[in-house]
Amino acid sequence: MRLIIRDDPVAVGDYVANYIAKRINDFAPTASKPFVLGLPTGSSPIPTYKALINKVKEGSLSFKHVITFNMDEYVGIPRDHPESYHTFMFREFFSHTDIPPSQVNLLDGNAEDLVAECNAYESRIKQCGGIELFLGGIGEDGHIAFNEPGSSLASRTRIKTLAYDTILANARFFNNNIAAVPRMALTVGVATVLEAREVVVVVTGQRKSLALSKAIEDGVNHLWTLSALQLHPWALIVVDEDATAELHVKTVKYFKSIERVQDEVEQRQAELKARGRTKHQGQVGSME
Ligand SMILES: N[C@@H]1[C@@H](O)[C@H](O)[C@@H](COP(=O)(O)O)O[C@@H]1O
Repeated sequence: MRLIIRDDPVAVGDYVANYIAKRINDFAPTASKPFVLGLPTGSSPIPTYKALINKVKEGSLSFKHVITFNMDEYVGIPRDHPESYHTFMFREFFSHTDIPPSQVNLLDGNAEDLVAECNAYESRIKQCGGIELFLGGIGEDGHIAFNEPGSSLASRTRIKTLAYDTILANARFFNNNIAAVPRMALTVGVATVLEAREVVVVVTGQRKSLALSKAIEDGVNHLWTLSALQLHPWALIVVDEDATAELHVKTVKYFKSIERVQDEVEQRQAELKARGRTKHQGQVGSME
């Protein structure tokens, strides 16, 4: 796992957007070889989405051959509700890019048969060849997607009852009316996320700092589902300084020091690749 620390949420968004843009451009997607991208909602990815939109507008990035799968969706609010994740994604991201709407996949929280909807979502991901890069955010209780504390680390896409903490945290999007926040959601599972070839998670703000320390400094634990990322061979967490508040000083120093070395190694790998000597793409020198 790599941990990248930037000053603030905007710098985190820029880093993650550059990272994703490079991955998509290096992949050189086509209609027959699309790039499959997993995406989150929430306030944390908004600076990333803004930076990605800018790249599309300036012509250095295209989503024409990208297929997306969102992590989760509320159950029981209309698709066009201002706080549905469907509305959020089109308002904050898709409508400002060149992605064909037919390549956008979101769970349908109003499906008649919710179990069938979840199973079909997993099948669609497989049909598309699996997710190349899953971008995620976390809740204050360390949940990834809507995999609340106690979720099975082997879970797949399913219906989930939201934790009270999550309902409280999300009430801000529903005029602070707790009763208006949906009680259930459809979400990809922890195993669905872990199956992506690469996972990148954005964590910003001091209120996420306990979850971050539990996820990276303690063991793998279903009470902090982000910690399952420790089992992933290619995981990257990008955080701001505020989110590091609960980390040990030596943890912060360690990750900052390996980022410097990593940069040097990556530059050398790029030079070798340019000379046709290697096809290596992994995180050399990281904690993978
Ligand atoms: N289901 C979503 C998560 O996928 C998201 O990571 C979390 C954090 O939201 P924010 O970034 O607004 O703190 O919100 C919800 O719970």
